Amino acid sequence: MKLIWQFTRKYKKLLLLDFVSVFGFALAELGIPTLIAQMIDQGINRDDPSVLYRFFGIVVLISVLGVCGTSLLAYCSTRISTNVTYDIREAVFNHTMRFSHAEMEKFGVASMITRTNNDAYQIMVFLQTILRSAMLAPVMIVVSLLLVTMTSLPLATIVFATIPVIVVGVVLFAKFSAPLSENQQKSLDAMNRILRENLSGIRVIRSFNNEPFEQKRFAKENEWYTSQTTRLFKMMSCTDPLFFFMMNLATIAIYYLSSLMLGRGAIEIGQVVAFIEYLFHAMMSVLVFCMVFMMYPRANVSAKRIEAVLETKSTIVSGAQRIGRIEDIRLEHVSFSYPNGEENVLTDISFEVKKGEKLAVIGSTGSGKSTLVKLLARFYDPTKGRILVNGKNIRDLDLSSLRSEMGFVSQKPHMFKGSIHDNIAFGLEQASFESVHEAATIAQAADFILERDEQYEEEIAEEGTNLSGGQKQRISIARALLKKSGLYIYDDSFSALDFKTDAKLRAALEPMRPDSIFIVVAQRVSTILDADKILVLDEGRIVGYGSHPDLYDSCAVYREIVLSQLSEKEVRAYAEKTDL
Ligand SMILES: Nc1ncnc2c1ncn2[C@@H]1O[C@H](COP(=O)(O)OP(=O)(O)OP(=O)(O)O)[C@@H](O)[C@H]1O
Repeated sequence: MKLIWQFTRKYKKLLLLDFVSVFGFALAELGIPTLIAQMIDQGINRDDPSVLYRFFGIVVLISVLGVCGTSLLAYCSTRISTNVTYDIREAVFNHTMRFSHAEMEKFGVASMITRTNNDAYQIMVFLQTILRSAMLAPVMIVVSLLLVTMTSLPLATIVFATIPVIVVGVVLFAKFSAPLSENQQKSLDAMNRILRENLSGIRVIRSFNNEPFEQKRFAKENEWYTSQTTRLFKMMSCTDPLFFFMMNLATIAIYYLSSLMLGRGAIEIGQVVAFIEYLFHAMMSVLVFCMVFMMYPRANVSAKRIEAVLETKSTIVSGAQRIGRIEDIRLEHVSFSYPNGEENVLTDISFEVKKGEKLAVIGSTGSGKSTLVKLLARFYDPTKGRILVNGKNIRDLDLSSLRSEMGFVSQKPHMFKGSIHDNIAFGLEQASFESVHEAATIAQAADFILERDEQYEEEIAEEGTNLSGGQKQRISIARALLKKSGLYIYDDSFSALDFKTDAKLRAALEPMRPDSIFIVVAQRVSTILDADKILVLDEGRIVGYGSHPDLYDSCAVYREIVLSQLSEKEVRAYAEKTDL
């Protein structure tokens, strides 16, 4: 609950107002029965209408105060709870944006969504109940019990005997319901995950006729969630009858005892009426208090889940040094293993690439090519060795300045909902139409964009479903080119292009070559033959590093890759054509 207080204390003035309005409400709710008791005993019983007139004005005044108190209470509690939930959501979102890939993978996307939406909502409901009712409850309980005791001590003992039974019932409920609430939230995470996987992978599921399996998988989780919720609701539904049973028992006992006392003249009828009112308020306040107690485990689970996110520090911490245009990258004995894996994915990698050079990275699938370029964008840090950019350790560099100096095209192009123009100018909202068109032209995307009805203003559907794989790749390449940075990293970004477009794209990039560093991860040999240096990876180790002719003669792995895609004749023809 530390989290709720941490976010709520910011609204001190509203909290104070909420507290003050509680007293206004309590005054009306408990003051009126006290005055009515007097009106009955001194006015009606003694046949004195002047008492009724006198008290009538006060009752009206207190009622008006009560209405003001209730309205103010509703206003303050709603403002505070909705603002706190807004703040929590914003804090979680902003904090998550700073997570490295390792933390993202630790929580998982589905769980992050549930935490930001559902858990924050649970906290809002809980806070609203606390501020609206639970702050009122202690005041009402204390004042009611005081009035009950002052009215009649023998009758008050009945009330004092009933309350502990209710409190014990609620404490037991809280104890048994906490694990159910936790299961509920976990199950919601799992359902979200399945839903997400199914919605984004619907084509694969359909093409493999796997709907029945997925339906079963979802139904199983749904059943588990429902069973936990049903158990929780069953427990909750037992508490109401228990409460009203205890309240009715107490009322009967009070009526019985008060009739004896009335007979003896030990109490007046007005006092009995007021006593029953006090009893009702005391019990209702105990019930509200208990309700908060019952909601506590669920809200506590949600608060802990949000705390876990907010307390997780990103393993990638930005350095302070800003960097200019990237002109040199050097890796020194870099090794890396993923946080969730024990084995090295990269081992002892060293190389250097400078402005004006094109470095190609090739190797079998799973050899660590993508991992290597992710280290350059500092999505992860090496577990051993260091990476130097312009001679400075990458860990000392300001992250946003580092990333703004590179154009990174990931293996899986990601499209955002919005126009083609917005997708290319992503992060550069002020980019002119001319610069966007120029980037699209180099990326060989302009032709297909101009053929569309609304050209650059054409809307891209969620996940880019209205674009082909090659079109998405070209838009991502244009997005990187628009940054006009010193370093371009293409992680297998030409794979969906046909040979002709691939060649045209490489030719269009050529004029930029003297001024930039190109790092190209590729599976297709023809894409990388013109690279200044080729890095051959095998099981995370460098097994070859040099130009195409050198490697073709000296590196067996490279030669094998080349000959798996080109005939010896084609290789010779290429060598003659390029004079290599
Ligand atoms: N996030 C991750 N967590 C744990 N292991 C990972 C993660 N990403 C990749 N790996 C593992 O690291 C190894 C290298 O993966 P990587 O994606 O770098 O290979 P790659 O050479 O780019 O493969 P491909 O050519 O198929 O894209 C693989 O064994 C892979 O299973």
